[in-house]
Amino acid sequence: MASRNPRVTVLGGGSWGTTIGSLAARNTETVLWARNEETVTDINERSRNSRYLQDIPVTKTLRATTDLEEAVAEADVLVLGVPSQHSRGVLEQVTKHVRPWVPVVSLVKGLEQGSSKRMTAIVEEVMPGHPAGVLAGPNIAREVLQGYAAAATIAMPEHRQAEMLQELFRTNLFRVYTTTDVTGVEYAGSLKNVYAIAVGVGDGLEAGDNTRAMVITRALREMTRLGVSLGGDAMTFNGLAGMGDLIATCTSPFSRNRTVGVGLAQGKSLDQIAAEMNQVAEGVKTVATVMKLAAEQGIDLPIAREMDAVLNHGQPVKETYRGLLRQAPGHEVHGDEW
Ligand SMILES: NC(=O)c1ccc[n+]([C@@H]2O[C@H](COP(=O)([O-])OP(=O)(O)OC[C@H]3O[C@@H](n4cnc5c(N)ncnc54)[C@H](O)[C@@H]3O)[C@@H](O)[C@H]2O)c1
Ligand SMILES: O=P(O)(O)OC[C@H](O)CO
Repeated sequence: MASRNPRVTVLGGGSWGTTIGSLAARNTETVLWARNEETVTDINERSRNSRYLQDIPVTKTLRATTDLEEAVAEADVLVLGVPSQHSRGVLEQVTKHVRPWVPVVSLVKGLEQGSSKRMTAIVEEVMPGHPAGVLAGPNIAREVLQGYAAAATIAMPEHRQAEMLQELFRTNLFRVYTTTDVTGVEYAGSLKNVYAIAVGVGDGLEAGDNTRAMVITRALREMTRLGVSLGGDAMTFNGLAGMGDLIATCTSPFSRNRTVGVGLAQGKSLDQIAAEMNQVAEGVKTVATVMKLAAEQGIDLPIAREMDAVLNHGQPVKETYRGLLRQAPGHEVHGDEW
């Protein structure tokens, strides 16, 4: 890393890219690349991103630009904050302008459709030689930006690098822990969105608090079984990126994924929900990929399967919990049942 203060460049001017940019700008020089001119002007002239974060102020020193080359050419750290289905395209645009040793930290909680790849695997493909990691945890953007205490974990293949990057993002109210389990953190962050939709469906059907707790707990078991079989560490799923984020996303009224589930239970179509929200809910596209990965691993994921049936195969939402309740429960820890 450079001897001067490292420059962080965040790619993506949505709610989370802006929030992480605002945190990093408190610690070091930070530039945010957004493709939307109005967002750039809003950040530079008003220290706001009103489109995504209403009137919550961002750090005054955060600078934004629409010029991708200018944003990345001097970067010491690159942060990937665009939705999963657009990440490869953005990385392909930036790779030739970035210095070869620059680490890439993904904020993305989704998997690429088709390839089923995690974002760090895409970084390794498109930007070979760049160290690739991920920052994830229970982080509803607007709460973090408003200054409510929160925590996340940063995973890099080398622990020393995770420790160096930790310092760029942490504040006294945003606690950043470190790990080397990149695989586990990425799968945990992506999988929890699918289960937040399931919990939203339950909440939308007014299934009650016990049902919500049951689904969250059994969801954690499903996430762990798949994530461990794909190479993640079981303990990661009990941590901030797993259980922590599952709780936040499944219970927050601000979660887009939970909102999708509630909307479906209220009889809305996916198109209607997406139009009302105007933001990405990664779980909608992740569910089919998760089913594919589970099939390849020979693992049954009953809750995810019900969500896939609703989202991709026209199953009426009211059948969801009926379908699950028809299954007999097995061993709580070792069983494959939900
Ligand atoms: N919002 C949160 O609370 C939060 C917290 C943690 C992680 N995340 C994750 O961060 C990622 C980004 O989510 P977000 O909440 O910022 O999304 P968002 O919907 O608020 O914003 C997405 C941003 O990406 C931009 N974008 C989309 N396609 C693009 C492209 N092809 N080129 C350039 N820019 C493009 C959009 O213009 C927008 O600025 C997601 O994977 C999400 O799961 C979000
Ligand atoms: O709004 P969601 O559902 O995309 O969730 C946002 C964050 O991932 C919560 O940690």
